[in-house]
Amino acid sequence: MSPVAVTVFVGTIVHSRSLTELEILSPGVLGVTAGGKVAFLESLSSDSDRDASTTKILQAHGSEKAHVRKLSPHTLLLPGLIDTHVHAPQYAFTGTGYTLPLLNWLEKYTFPQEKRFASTTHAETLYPKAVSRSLRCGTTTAAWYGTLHVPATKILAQTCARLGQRAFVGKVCMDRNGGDGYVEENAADSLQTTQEFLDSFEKIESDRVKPIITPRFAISCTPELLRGLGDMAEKNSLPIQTHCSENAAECAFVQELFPESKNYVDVYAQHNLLNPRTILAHCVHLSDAERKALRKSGAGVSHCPVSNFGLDSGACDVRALLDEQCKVGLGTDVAGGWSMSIVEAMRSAIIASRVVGFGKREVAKIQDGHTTAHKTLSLAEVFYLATLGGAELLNIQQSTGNFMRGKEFDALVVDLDASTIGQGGKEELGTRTVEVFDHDDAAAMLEKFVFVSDDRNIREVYVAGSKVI
Ligand SMILES: Nc1nc2[nH]cnc2c(=O)[nH]1
Ligand SMILES: [Zn+2]
Repeated sequence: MSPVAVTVFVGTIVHSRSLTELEILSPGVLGVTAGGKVAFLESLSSDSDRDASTTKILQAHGSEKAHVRKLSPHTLLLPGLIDTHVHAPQYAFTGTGYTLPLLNWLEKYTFPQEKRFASTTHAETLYPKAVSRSLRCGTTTAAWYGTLHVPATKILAQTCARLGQRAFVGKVCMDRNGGDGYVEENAADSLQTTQEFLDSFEKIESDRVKPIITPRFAISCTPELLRGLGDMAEKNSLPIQTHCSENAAECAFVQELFPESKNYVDVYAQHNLLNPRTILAHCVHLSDAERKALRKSGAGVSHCPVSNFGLDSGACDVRALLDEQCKVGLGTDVAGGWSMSIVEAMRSAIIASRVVGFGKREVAKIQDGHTTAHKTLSLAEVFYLATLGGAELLNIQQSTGNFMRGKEFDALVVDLDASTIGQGGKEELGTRTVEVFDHDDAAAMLEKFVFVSDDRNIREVYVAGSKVI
């Protein structure tokens, strides 16, 4: 017998059971316990008497007293979205600076903006805006980068706890190549402040907000710092996030700085930073050998397609990563990416995959006079990357990522009817206005959600059963 539900949603419910299994229950019945967990998920046959069948399901689960929420025909109940790579301090300059490639962009825009977080007042003003926007876009879990500053990054963690987002929060570590003075004194200093940051989590009042070890990337860390952070992560069983193989000039500089490493991925392996708890953002320019090493280590990739377009970094071959059985999730990478929305990352992941396909077709034509099909990412696959794939990358798939019984209820109620958007139901048409017609089935509504919707369509957001939007 499953636990008793106190709230039950009846309507179109969509979630991923795996990379290849998208489950659409149309209609389905989902029960949520008083503790905010999924009590049960069942499908109703579409031709049965919906009320009578729902009553039977409630009886079977001892949940007759539950409050029943009937969702309208143009509404979807979806798992919360997972942003596996995002920079909170960069929210302030989102949408600017896309004429420069990565290393110049870091020096000109990013480091000067991040330096401002020496002021806790600045953090207190900006971080609630960034986290609220992320939640508003349906992100129920985020892996955040802060800055070098411990007090400001503590404010970021407290903000996530206060606003109810499930989060990993990292104090960024850098002891070289920080441009105009945006570095820590040395490796020992960076390690000490990281330990201080870890200790501060005892005071965070949410067991859903956790610290994550965050060397910015190989260029900004000396071998001593990388090794020290790897050992600290191992000793405390902590996750690790960093950047890898995003841009060609970056890759060349890494090779110069670490001539004894076989490749970029190997730099992290050699410093005890490559294991099943590691999230490598981007991985656009990996070799086959690097993909194999990644898979063997159990580390995974945060695919950030919007950022890869924004900073002209390249198109990541996600199919090759999936074929190699690497873990993959999606990231917004604000402000390399211009949007806090993982929905935007989903549609861009499809476009990036098509771009990879165009390149392969050209090469195939030149080589042997005919085209070979590149299997571009499907809608079901990007939906998985945005939800369960992200949860697996962050190793929280036991708690979230889909609606399997016993998981925490992290969810979105998405209304795709344009006429309900705006003040008092007054239609507010924009370029991203969705319209649902009689011929649209649940699969079509999901496709419209991914390609046409925006955050105005996300009406309710739940984390562990609590409504946060
Ligand atoms: N996109 C992106 N790449 C990086 N590589 C090192 N730091 C950064 C950053 O802040 N953003
Ligand atoms: Zn990044």
